[in-house]
Amino acid sequence: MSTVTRDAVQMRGVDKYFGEGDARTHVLKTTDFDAPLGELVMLVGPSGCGKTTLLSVLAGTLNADGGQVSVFGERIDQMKPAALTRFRAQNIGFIFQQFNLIPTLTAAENVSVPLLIQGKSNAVALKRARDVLERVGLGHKAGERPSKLSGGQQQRVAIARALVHEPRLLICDEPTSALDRENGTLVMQLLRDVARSADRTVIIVTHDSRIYRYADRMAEMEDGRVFRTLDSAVAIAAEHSGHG
Ligand SMILES: Nc1ncnc2c1ncn2[C@@H]1O[C@H](COP(=O)(O)OP(=O)(O)OP(=O)(O)O)[C@@H](O)[C@H]1O
Repeated sequence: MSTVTRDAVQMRGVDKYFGEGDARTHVLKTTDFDAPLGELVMLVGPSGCGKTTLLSVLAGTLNADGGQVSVFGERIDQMKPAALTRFRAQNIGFIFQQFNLIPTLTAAENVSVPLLIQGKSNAVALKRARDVLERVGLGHKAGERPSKLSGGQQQRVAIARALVHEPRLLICDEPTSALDRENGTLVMQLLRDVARSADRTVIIVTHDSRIYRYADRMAEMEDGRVFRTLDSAVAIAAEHSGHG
């Protein structure tokens, strides 16, 4: 059996600018970034260094101004908008700090949205949504609206929504920073289980050092560039605490 890890995401020499004229800023500075299949990769670095911008470029929601962006072997930087939208809907799930649930819909209805977008019938979408809510421990809350749920429960609904169409790449921007320790742990255990599937990858931007230990790999970013990648959270923790 091959032991070669295949990359789910490969960015090469990516540049991104914002603004025009004197206000033009170089936010991603010819950076590389890789995320292998079957791993949970954390992207860390100081505020404003470009982490969210990098996530947006690899999710195809922002265009790069130069360089190459491959997701599952497809050059998304070369895709036409309609093809990119289809690719994203099929392959990528998103989780944000603010759960972005629709307040007037029940948990199950929220979770079913990606399937409805894919053209599935209401009945099929709701059945699958309930199954995934069961998996995240919220089967008993399927009929509740978000306002009746705690922050941790809302984030688990958001995770169920991000997983319901079985995307191979899960992109998370600060998924635990609005949660207490217990709910943060539940959410990270779920995300780690997703990343353990051989054909999936989870990428998390975070400032939350409580969750570093869940990473298989840490990419460190500063001033628009990923400057190194360590292949275990333990290594980075040891380095930062000054112990070997
Ligand atoms: N749409 C935009 N227009 C102009 N500048 C932007 C835009 N989005 C981000 N920036 C700037 O690009 C830089 C990088 O922002 P980005 O949000 O990617 O950083 P970050 O590392 O995610 O920060 P944080 O950790 O605070 O979320 C910042 O200086 C920000 O002000």
